[in-house]
Amino acid sequence: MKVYKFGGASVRNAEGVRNLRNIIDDEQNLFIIVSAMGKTTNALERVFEGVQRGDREKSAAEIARLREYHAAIIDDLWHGPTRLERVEALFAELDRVAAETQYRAADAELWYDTIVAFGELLSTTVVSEYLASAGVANHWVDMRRALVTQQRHKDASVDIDASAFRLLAEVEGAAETIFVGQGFIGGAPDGTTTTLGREGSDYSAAVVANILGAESMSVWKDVDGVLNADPKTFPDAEQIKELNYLDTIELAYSGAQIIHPKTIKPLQNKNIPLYVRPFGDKRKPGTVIRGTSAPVTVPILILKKDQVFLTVRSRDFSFVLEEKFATIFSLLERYRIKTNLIHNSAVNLGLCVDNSWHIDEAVAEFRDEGFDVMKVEDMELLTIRGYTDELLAKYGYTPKVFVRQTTQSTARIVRKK
Ligand SMILES: Nc1ncnc2c1ncn2[C@@H]1O[C@H](COP(=O)(O)OP(=O)(O)O)[C@@H](O)[C@H]1O
Ligand SMILES: N[C@@H](CC(=O)OP(=O)(O)O)C(=O)O
Repeated sequence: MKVYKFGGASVRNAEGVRNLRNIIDDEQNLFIIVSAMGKTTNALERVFEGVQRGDREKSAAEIARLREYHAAIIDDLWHGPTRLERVEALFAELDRVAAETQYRAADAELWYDTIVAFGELLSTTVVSEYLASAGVANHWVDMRRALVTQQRHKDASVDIDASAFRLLAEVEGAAETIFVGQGFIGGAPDGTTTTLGREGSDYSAAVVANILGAESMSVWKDVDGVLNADPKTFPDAEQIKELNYLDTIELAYSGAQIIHPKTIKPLQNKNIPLYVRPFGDKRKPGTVIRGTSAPVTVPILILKKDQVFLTVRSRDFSFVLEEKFATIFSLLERYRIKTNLIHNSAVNLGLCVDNSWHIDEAVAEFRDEGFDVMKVEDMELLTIRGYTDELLAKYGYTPKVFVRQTTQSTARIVRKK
């Protein structure tokens, strides 16, 4: 079995779905993981925001746009006005969830998951039906039932042992040898829908590859492979032909958007190679990621956006690090705030963290606990692995730089956007 993952960009229009079919060609024994089409997840987040704020009109308008967007793709794929019953049913259910929810702030994450999961349910339904109509017999897998996750919403991890039986039963019980399942979503032990964190479809594919003992996993992207920087931010970026698991985890953890950080472990555990390949040209080799690789010889630049810089100071001037470290980090953990860089002095602890809905609540609690907190928004974290003096001079010393940390091999720069 091979696992193929198609991200939102690759199936953002009918041409992308036809291209997916061409990539599959006449392959058999394939598990295809598909993300929501184009920017659907962002739109569903806005549907959720409407529910959250009690603005039903906003939610309805967003759903209407999504309906049109999917309808246009379907009409294009089937060469004329076409209604797919299963797609209609999903939209009817989404309407119902968005309109009838007795929304409670305490359940924000649950409602978020319930709503945003529709993106992948829709995309896989369209892809599966299109493949069937194009002569590719396939089995649609409901990943809410196939993958058991933690009882945690919005950023759940998959329980691989608990999922294995279910996924294997689904695959072994099917007559078809091509499977189409949703990335990004799963089901909690209590039966509710969960999501695995934004851009989590790569991780879904890796879990499937692990459970099925796949010979390889390929993610089809809108770039030639892994480059030494995001070409959207650094136009001179060049392709890296091979990487090892360890370097890739470092890259992903530092914020390289090309691969979700949780993707590597399930692959590494079974030594499954990961290919990052361009969906625009199947013949190109892309980048291969596996246990060992030739060393990377170019510096790698990774920009993590949407960061907040918190400076936490103890009011009684006790050494923050030694006495208060545990309090600070358990509080951050409780609010599920992810820390990306720590900078400490005798009385201050500087924290570069991912922006989140809960920062202000955490800051309020820090203050209750006897800390002064300064919060600066619109920050970015630039990581340069294998930095040169020239790169450090270029990025490390501008007036917008708040913190600069260097080790022998890596520079990390917190700067204002
Ligand atoms: N180091 C990198 N190499 C290649 N692409 C990168 C890198 N860092 C960020 N990117 C960005 O990742 C994008 C592809 O990832 P993503 O959008 O998550 O794919 P998809 O959602 O289709 O799976 C590229 O368009 C590129 O802008
Ligand atoms: N659709 C989800 C999950 C995902 O992985 O998407 P993509 O493969 O397009 O990054 C998201 O946008 O976050």
